[in-house]
Amino acid sequence: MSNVLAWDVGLVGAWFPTFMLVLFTTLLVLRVFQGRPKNFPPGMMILPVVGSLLSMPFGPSVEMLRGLRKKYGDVASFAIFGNRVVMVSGPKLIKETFSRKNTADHPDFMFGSGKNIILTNGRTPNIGIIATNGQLWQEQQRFFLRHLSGLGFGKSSFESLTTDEIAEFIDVLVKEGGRPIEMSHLFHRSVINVLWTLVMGKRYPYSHARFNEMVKDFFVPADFNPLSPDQHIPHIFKVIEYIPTHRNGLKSLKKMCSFIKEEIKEFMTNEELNNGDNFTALYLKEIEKKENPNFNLDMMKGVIVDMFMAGMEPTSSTLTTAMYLLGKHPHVQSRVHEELDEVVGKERCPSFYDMEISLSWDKRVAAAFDLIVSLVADRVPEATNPAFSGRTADHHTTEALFPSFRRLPYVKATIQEVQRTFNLPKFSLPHITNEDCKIGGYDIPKGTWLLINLDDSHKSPEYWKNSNEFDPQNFLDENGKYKWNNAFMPFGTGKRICTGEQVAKQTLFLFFTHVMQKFNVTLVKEHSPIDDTSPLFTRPPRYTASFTCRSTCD
Ligand code: HEM
Repeated sequence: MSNVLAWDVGLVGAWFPTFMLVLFTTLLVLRVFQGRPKNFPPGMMILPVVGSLLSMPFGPSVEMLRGLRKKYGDVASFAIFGNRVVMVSGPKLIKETFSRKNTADHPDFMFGSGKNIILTNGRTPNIGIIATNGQLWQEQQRFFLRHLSGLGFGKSSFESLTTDEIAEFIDVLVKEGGRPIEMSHLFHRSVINVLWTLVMGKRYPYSHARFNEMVKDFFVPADFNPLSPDQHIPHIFKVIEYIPTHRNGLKSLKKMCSFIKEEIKEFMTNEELNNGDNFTALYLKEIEKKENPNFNLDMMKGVIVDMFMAGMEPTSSTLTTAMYLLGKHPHVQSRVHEELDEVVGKERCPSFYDMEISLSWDKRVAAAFDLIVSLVADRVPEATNPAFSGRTADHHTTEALFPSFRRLPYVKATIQEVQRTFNLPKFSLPHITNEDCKIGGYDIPKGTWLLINLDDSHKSPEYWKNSNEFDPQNFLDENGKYKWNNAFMPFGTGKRICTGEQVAKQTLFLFFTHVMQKFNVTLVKEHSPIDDTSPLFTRPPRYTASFTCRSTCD
């Protein structure tokens, strides 16, 4: 017995100092011994080691973040272990802050760098667009924008591939004959097919087994919480798949990654697709040129996965929410029907033509001048093709250059009001400062996480006529004309604004107008309303609805 005890003591004696040393080094790496720096924004108590976790052991909830904004104003802070987080609120300060280079980086988080580790079997976390920064990010983002535009995006070919997909979708609704439809995944297949055609040059039939299997539990942003304390432990992503609480969320991520990997493998053996007019073929050609080693197969996989992850669910869930809100607000639905009947009529389908009006040349020149000035002043992303991307700091400029939806002001107001009400990315993706800087007069050290408070911009009565209701009047003036609101930023803002903004806007427009032109939507059963309890992203409502043909169905 005494021998066993002596052995135990010996073991503890050997391991304890090692354990303490490892713990101490980890905490040092975590920068946990720092409290609140001088002239740091006000906010929750920040203690060494734990940061603000004594008051929020599981990380901040939405209510806490809303409370912080109320109590401390436009710039408020807290910390998760040694990671200090600053939440920036107020449209003016948000736009000013996130148009700068020093706030344009993304930190490591699960569906950024974490999923890249899975995707490359541990080779690298820094691939794609979401999880890269600096030059690496810029090259990929530029390639993405340049080639999507080259593939006909914004031109009629994107329109025709989307309308073909919508036609198939509408067939499905017609065949249902007004029977209640479970809405959770209804738009997924069609939205994936639109993206897939751009990226891989092919679509899937609705009966494709592997495709349907992947769609069933597609990645949902709200399943991941980058503010959860465990995600702030360095190198956690290397072992995250072994942590039981993350297994479920990771399941969909892994499924999507392995589906895309398989597809790329198949693509590379298919000569017709390889020579086709699609994003993957263009990317492979860029790799073959061997001009830039940053264009390689890992990077290509990363960009493709990011496109799907960032693009599919937000677009599909916005459409799901649109149908729900119109079912709940029949007077809005009637007004949408009226405007479509009046402007588009029953004989033809809505098209990009209905998104645009011609603008006088003097206005275009003035808007182009604004754009150049803002580019020179480095207030906006180095847009390689601003004409395509419309990535300006000031949406008025974009609106003037590329006026959209003005033939259908009520429809435009309704789609934007859906996005405002749904409020999908409540705090955008987290950013991180890449040098010491100032925000709202406070000193922000390099390495501080930043949250963009879109939640406040979209919901505060300070910025909206009728902030608590679903009301398209929020985007209309007293004469019923469409009115841009500077607080509206569903795609984020500044340098890191959503790369797929234009794809998303046009996809939403076409799906929404085609379905509305042809159907009355009625809510049959509401299982759960819009759920905004997850800290960064909102979940769409769960419901069944019926689609009955209007006279324009045939
Ligand atoms: C309604 C639909 C969509 C919404 C609401 C949305 C919103 C957003 C937001 C808020 C961000 C983060 C911006 C930031 O970091 O500050 C983002 C990033 C991104 N989105 Fe979207 N998005 C949508 C559709 C799409 C589509 C269709 C695509 C692809 C075709 C796409 C691709 C991306 C990519 C690649 C990023 C990362 C950008 C970067 O890190 O620089 N998104 N999106």
